[in-house]
Amino acid sequence: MSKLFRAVIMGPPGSGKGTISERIAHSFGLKHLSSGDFVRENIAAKTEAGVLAKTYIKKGLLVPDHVMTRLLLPRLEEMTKYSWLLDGFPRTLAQAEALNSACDLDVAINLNIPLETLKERLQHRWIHPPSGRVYNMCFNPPHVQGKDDITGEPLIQQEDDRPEALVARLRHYKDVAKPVIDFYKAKGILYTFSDTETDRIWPNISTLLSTKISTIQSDARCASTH
Ligand SMILES: Nc1nc2c(ncn2[C@@H]2O[C@H](COP(=O)(O)OP(=O)(O)OP(=O)(O)O)[C@@H](O)[C@H]2O)c(=O)[nH]1
Ligand SMILES: Nc1ccn([C@@H]2O[C@H](COP(=O)(O)OP(=O)(O)O)[C@@H](O)[C@H]2O)c(=O)n1
Repeated sequence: MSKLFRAVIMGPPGSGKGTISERIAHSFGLKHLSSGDFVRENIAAKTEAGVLAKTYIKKGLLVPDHVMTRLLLPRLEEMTKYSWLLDGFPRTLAQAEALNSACDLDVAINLNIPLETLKERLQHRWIHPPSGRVYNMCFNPPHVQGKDDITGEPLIQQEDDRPEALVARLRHYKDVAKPVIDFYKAKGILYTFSDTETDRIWPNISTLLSTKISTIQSDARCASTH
């Protein structure tokens, strides 16, 4: 059985993690696991973790590590047979260490996008909560304004995308992201991409993953022939 490929994608709110994760999942057949969607599912289901998480999100804060880890790790247990890309987790060093104890990663993708670009993007972001589909009035608008392309259901703007919540989130993100970036740099699996446009970043990420995934598959083939 060929070795599975596991990656995480990191970046500040609005950096394009979800957008690029969808392209990676589609191009490379990886399962896209969105920690933000897991959080929203728990909030909608009013689980104990969801109710707790909601109090932090309303203030534009990160959910405590033990809540996020308790929410995420059982979901990863269900994915042991799949190659996957994890989006939005880890966001802190404690989360990175918890993930590291649960599984090995092949690549950590880090998106480095300027603050003004993030603000601009999130002001125009609309989402369809039931599916998690993401739109942007400037980048990928829905066919009908305010309506999801697939279901026709209404689109919303997320509370924590409001400029006043965003400033708090961006400041907090910078403080907690650096140790995570250093953690993966020390493991030799960090790859950082800096630009203002996803369409310019995407070809570089695609080339990296093509190289990494084919290397893993050829190693697995070699191993299976010895
Ligand atoms: N103008 C523009 N918008 C983009 C680009 N890439 C993504 N977007 C939009 O910017 C917004 C943020 O992109 P997401 O993929 O949701 O970013 P994210 O990192 O997942 O955001 P969080 O879930 O908040 O962490 C969305 O509305 C995207 O449609 C781009 O290159 N240019
Ligand atoms: N590791 C994580 C992931 C999400 N979250 C929370 O869940 C919310 C939604 O996650 P998301 O990935 O869709 O949103 P962004 O913070 O990326 O914009 C975040 O704003 C955080 O409040 C968290 O606290 N810790």
